[in-house]
Amino acid sequence: MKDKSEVTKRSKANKEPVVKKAAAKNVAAGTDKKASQTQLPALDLAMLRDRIDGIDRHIQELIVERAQFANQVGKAKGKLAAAVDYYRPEREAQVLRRVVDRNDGPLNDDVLVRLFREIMSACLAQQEPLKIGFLGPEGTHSQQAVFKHFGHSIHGLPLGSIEEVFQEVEAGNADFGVVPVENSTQGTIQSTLDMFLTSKLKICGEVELRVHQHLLSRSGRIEDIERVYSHPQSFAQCKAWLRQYLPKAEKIAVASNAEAARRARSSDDAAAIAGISAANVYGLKSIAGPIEDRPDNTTRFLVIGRELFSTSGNDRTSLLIFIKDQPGALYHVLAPFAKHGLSMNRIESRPGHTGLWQYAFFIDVGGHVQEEAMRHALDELADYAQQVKVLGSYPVAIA
Ligand SMILES: O=C(O)C(=O)C[C@]1(C(=O)O)C=C[C@@H](O)C=C1
Repeated sequence: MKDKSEVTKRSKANKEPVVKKAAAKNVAAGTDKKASQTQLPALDLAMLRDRIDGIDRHIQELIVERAQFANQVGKAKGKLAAAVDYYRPEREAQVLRRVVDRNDGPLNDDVLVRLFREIMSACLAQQEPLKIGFLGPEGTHSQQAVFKHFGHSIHGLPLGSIEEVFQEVEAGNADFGVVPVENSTQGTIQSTLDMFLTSKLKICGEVELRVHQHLLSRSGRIEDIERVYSHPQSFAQCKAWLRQYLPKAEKIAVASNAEAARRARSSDDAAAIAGISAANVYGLKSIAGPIEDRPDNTTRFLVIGRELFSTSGNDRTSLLIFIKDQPGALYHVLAPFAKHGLSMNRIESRPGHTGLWQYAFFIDVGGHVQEEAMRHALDELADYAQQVKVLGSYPVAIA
């Protein structure tokens, strides 16, 4: 978004003539100063609402027209088997980047991106809603990440574990899955990374979600709380807060924050740490929140699917590389990225499950496998790697 002070100045300048015109009308109609002061807000309100009604009509016409064009784009793609065949994440990313580039305020980038995401979600659902698997039950941060990335015109499939999300996408019961991969406070979610060691699925997108945790309970009174349920990651994100405010309460780890909320609703002395949406779903009150120790607490999720998509112009590639056991192998594997000007923003080693003390490296690099620089880098490192698996090339997360 551009300079905010400029935006404020401009939107003020836009409003002034409207007020002045209304005041001038009152004077022309012979109303005295006092009367015009009392009448002005009412007149103004009616006139402004009239403008808003006109704009709404216009927006609606344009959305309908857009939906008709999206339908035609769908037809131009030919007679395809399912909704997933019409989905183009690279095109969606380009549309959303343009929204951000055009934005001069007063609405924030993330607000405008959300609105346009919903429009595209609805346009795509004209074919048939996408089926998206996520770590359930309803009300998890994973579900929020699903909505952030795909909009609300989808069919969500809450599943019991990250493994199940992979399985359902592999089996074709879900078109895509959304799984957490790292948290800015707690680091990598290793169980997700390890799934890629054996899975054939591809990474088709990433979602960054600011995660706010709340302490939720049935009564809403902190003095009642003797037990707290949550996912181990959420406990870790709120460690200092819990030490300060609930040092004596028993901490019970469960499979998801929504499961924690489900358990907390059965007695007054239990609480859950979860997102505020779980409070609405499970009928709980927020005792305190946000309670995460770091205010920038963010979780990164991956979108997993069965195929790779084309370049969007600003992409990231995730690779899984098994290196040979020889001196300098890791150096030789990484050097081609630097040589071709590709920035590496993440490297993580995990036991490769190929032999004792054999490691696999998960590497994220800026760029797309369809781009020349990346192709050259991959060719050059192949001599020093036992195996290179392209997990996916996908648009960098937007707002
Ligand atoms: O451009 C396309 O390929 C479309 O199908 C249109 C559209 C859109 O609404 O803009 C809808 C769904 C796709 O995922 C991408 C974009």
